[in-house]
Amino acid sequence: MIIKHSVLNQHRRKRYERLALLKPNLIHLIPELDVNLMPTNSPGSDKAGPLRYTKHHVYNSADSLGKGATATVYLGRNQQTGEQVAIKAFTDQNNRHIVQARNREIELLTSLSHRNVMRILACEEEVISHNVVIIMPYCQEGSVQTLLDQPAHGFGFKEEEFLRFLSDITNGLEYLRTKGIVHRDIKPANIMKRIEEHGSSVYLLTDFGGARKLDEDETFVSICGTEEYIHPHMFLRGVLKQSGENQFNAAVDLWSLGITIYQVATGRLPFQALGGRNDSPMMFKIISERKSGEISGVQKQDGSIERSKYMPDTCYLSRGLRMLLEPMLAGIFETVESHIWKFDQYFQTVNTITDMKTLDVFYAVNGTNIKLYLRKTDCYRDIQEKIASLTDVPSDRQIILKSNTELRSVVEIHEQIQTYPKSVQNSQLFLFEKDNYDHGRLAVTNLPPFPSFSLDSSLSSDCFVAKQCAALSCYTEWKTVETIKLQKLLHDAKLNLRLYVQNSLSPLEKLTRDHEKMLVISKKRVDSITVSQNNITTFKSLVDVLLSTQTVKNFSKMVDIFCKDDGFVDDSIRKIDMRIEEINVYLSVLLQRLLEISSPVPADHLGCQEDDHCITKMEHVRVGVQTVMTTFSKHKKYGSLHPHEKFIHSVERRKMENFLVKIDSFHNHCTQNLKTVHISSMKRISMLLKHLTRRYKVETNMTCVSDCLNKLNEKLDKVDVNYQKVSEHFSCVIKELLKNPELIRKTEEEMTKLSSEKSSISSCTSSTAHSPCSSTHNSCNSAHKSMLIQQLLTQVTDLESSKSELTSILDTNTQSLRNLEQILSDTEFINPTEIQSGMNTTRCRSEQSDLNEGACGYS
Ligand SMILES: Nc1ncnc2c1ncn2[C@@H]1O[C@H](COP(=O)(O)OP(=O)(O)OP(=O)(O)O)[C@@H](O)[C@H]1O
Repeated sequence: MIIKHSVLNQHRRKRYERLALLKPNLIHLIPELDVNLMPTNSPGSDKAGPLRYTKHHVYNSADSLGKGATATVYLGRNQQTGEQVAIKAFTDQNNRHIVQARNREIELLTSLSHRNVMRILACEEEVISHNVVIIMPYCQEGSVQTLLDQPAHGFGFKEEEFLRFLSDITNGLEYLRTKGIVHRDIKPANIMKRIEEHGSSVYLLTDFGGARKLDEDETFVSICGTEEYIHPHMFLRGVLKQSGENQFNAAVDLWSLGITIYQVATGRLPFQALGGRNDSPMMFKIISERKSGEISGVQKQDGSIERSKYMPDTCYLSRGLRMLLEPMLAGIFETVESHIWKFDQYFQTVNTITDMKTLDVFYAVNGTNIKLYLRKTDCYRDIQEKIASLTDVPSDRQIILKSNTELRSVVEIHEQIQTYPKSVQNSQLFLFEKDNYDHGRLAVTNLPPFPSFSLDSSLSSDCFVAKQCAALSCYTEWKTVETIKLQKLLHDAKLNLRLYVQNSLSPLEKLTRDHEKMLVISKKRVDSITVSQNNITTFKSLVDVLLSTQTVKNFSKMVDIFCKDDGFVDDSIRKIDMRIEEINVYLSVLLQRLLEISSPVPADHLGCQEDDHCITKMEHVRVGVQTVMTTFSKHKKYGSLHPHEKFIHSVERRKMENFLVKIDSFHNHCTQNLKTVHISSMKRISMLLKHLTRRYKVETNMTCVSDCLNKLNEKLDKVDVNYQKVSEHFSCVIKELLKNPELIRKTEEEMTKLSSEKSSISSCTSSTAHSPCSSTHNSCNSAHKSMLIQQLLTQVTDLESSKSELTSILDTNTQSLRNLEQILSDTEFINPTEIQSGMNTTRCRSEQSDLNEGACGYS
């Protein structure tokens, strides 16, 4: 019988719908007695009611979209276009207050036009009753209260949706302020969600029945609003009927909005008495005895009131956003009159929040993915400070990676976030702490336990418990998805860090090669200087004997300076050699270790895998819970159950209990996997961080090598300068020698004598080996001098050639150095000065001394 009826209804529905679409202007001709006709899309009703008409619209009285204190809103259609509309019909058109409210609402809505304020399409009379109805655009998603009643929003809105809500509703309210209108009944039930033509959603303020024109400083006396949302002063007079403040102003809207924002953010009211509306005195105590900074107060089972300055962890909003909302709510709920936020401050804050840029930063140590809220004009330093405020990692110890590259190498240090490339703005960042090898502790938020059904529970309490379970299973499902994401982020963090460390070694290897080349060049310079020094010393000893002029004296002095050896050069070369050798060993060991770290992770450390189908399983069970919830809602509506339905009810209860066990176990399984992945990843991450410290040490050593090489070359440059001076003096001495005809003549004579007295010179020479040659002393002396002159002339030639050789070596050196400079400037990652400046800021004191000890030892 029931089946036949519903089939009949379906036929009628179809007929109605076809007619509505093809001949919408004829719909009003359908006799009102045809009570079983109803449009499709009926929200929730399976019974048809009588059709009602206005001049241009029609609706079925069974198609209620929602019911308020003064009116019921129906889903209707435009008779001409077939377009869906919401029709607000007032319950009692003879009630003076209701009529007043209706007229006020019509008057106000007609004067308003804003994207976030409900529009009025028409105001028409019903054909038979002549009741005035308001025609508004139909909001498919219903009110925010309807959304909050859905299990998916049991713990509030998700972040993106919440921000859209916050922005829209604030824009709407800002518009009302400019029009000098106070709404007086802001609450989730009076905020509608509508899907626009292009698919985006928009939130609108509706129900202007209590609204009135009022400037911010103006006051009113009538009590208006809904118990949970009204300002404490109004509560005292309106609910508790006690004397108190009897003048209210536009600020009452801000209080109601604060309550609404908290509820949309968390899924629950901020101030709650155990007995709800039945315990108004307790409710008043909770809202009126709050302290500055407190944003919630909830009465517990034992009667105590738990107050808090923070939003609960169990909500979908990130900590970064909550940290921005908490002071705002504290400002709205402030107790010190002069500190209570005004509209302007609120509007400005919300506009700032909704205009912010966000960056996701994963911190492997505690396994959290932090959402940073930053102003568009913020730059790298602000990112660092924000991270420091949300973690325990100070700015100077942060390594922020974008994939496997440091963020600071991708963006300019003073660049504003709004100009960052899209690839950076939307990318996932990874945070590590320099020199911290702690394996850390995973931050796991404990989920609230599932409520259980009591043995002697009623249909309504079962329905209530089922709703809570459904909300919690949605939240647990979301948490599970997040848990699996965190496992992936841990793997990514490890991989990115390894590649980063690995990549950071390449420039060091290259720099070592460059150092080696520089050292070879320096050694060549030293060799040629040594040759010059030897030659010049011999020359000096010769001219010292031949001449004792001022020129020779000056020359000798310069030669002493040029040849002075304080051991610096040899010492430097030895130490640089040693250090480069050490660096080479260190680098090869590091590379070897990195290779070991890149070995595959054991299968049991991989975490949840796609073929485990964790999310699908969870989703399946969550849908099961929701189905039971729907059944229990129906049972609650029935009031009492038929024995057969009672059996179904108890079966469903058991089913629900099984589902909850499964949800718990699926979630625990994924959390356990996360713990395993965290432990294994942190082992590798801390090893990589150790390697990174070692790499910094190598870098420090390299800086020392660079320093040493620079100092060595500076020293060699000085020697070169001295050599230039020696050369000048040397030229003067030669000139003096050549200009001295007496000396040349004597030399020639001596040379002639020398050839004629060859034998006597030989004997003289041989006798000098035994005793001083007194008889032939003069001739011997002149022969000796001529020999010296001959040697000297050879020396001069030698010196000239060694000088030119040295000059050519110097030229080569200069060229090589130029090449080297070129190479360094072409090197993307590193140059010695950068390394040094980088190291100076990051090294800690103890290490610095440690490194200096191990380094070249030059200061
Ligand atoms: N344009 C619309 N589209 C869809 N549903 C609507 C629309 N307007 C109102 N509703 C639904 O109807 C319900 C009642 O509407 P409204 O708040 O305007 O009535 P009311 O009697 O003035 O309420 P109150 O008790 O707050 O005074 C809303 O909570 C909402 O669920």
